[in-house]
Amino acid sequence: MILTVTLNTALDLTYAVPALVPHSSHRVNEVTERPGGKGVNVARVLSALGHDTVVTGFAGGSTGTVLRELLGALPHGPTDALVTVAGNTRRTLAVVDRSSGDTTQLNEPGPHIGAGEWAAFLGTFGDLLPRAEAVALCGSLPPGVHVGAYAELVRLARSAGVPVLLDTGGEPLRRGIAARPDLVKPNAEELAQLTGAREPLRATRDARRRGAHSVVTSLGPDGLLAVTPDGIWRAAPPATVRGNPTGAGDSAVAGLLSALAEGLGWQDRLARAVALSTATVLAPAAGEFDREAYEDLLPRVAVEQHTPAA
Ligand SMILES: O=P(O)(O)OC[C@@]1(O)O[C@H](CO)[C@@H](O)[C@@H]1O
Repeated sequence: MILTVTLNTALDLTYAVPALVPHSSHRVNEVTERPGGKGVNVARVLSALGHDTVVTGFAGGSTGTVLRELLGALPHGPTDALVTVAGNTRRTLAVVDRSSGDTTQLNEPGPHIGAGEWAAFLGTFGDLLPRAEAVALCGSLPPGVHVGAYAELVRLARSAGVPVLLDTGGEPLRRGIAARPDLVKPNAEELAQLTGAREPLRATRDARRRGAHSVVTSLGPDGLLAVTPDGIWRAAPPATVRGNPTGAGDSAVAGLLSALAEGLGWQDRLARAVALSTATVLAPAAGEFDREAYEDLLPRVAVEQHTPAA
């Protein structure tokens, strides 16, 4: 099975409004409520692709209960191995402006995690690891979880011999990358913050030198840039699509993991990641993708290898 970790799970609300105007009142045309947080989205996409998937992390309070009910109601959804905590799982709000096509994201900080709750999580993580063929560590850290948490989890996965992917930002990324994960998937902003470089290739190479085996940078509508021991690759969708980009990065992670689990090489991993993230922009909410668009896009993703070795 594939294990995804979401330490800061979220009940994701998406509001669609005709136009978002600051300082004014809005009528919301459409509301969706989904079980979210980055690793939960990754797991939802993986299970929709037919992979046996388990989610762990934290959930608590009334929002945590709703999140778990929604997760449990998904047909063929991921298995819930979340650790129950005293605090309330956070909500996040994505406001989609139908006139411009832009999305505005508001994320609550999440519940405070106590030392006993972190210890309980480590127990669950340790029990699940031996069964995992890959593990993804995704998203922000809730208050109370130490900033080196991902570095600690990367080391545990590595000593269990399980390939580990890290998708986070800021100091947790800086420390996590130094623990030598197999794969890191920053976006351009997270990468610039980490390396101080804006030019994507330079920044991605710099990130890799900090400890990751491979780095795949998401460049939004321009696709993905991968710096790997087997070479440098660029993968781009055939055309830019308009929609809600929330969760597109999570679907890229799901694509990379799904192809990795099937023993496919970089060409197929990147094609799958780009097709899935583009098909997610066309779906109403994070953790979902337009299957017809995915199947249509997959053979049309342009993947180019730039040099034989990084
Ligand atoms: O605060 P984080 O953990 O960085 O991001 C959380 C989040 O905005 O990311 C997902 C989209 O990628 C949403 O489902 C989710 O609520």
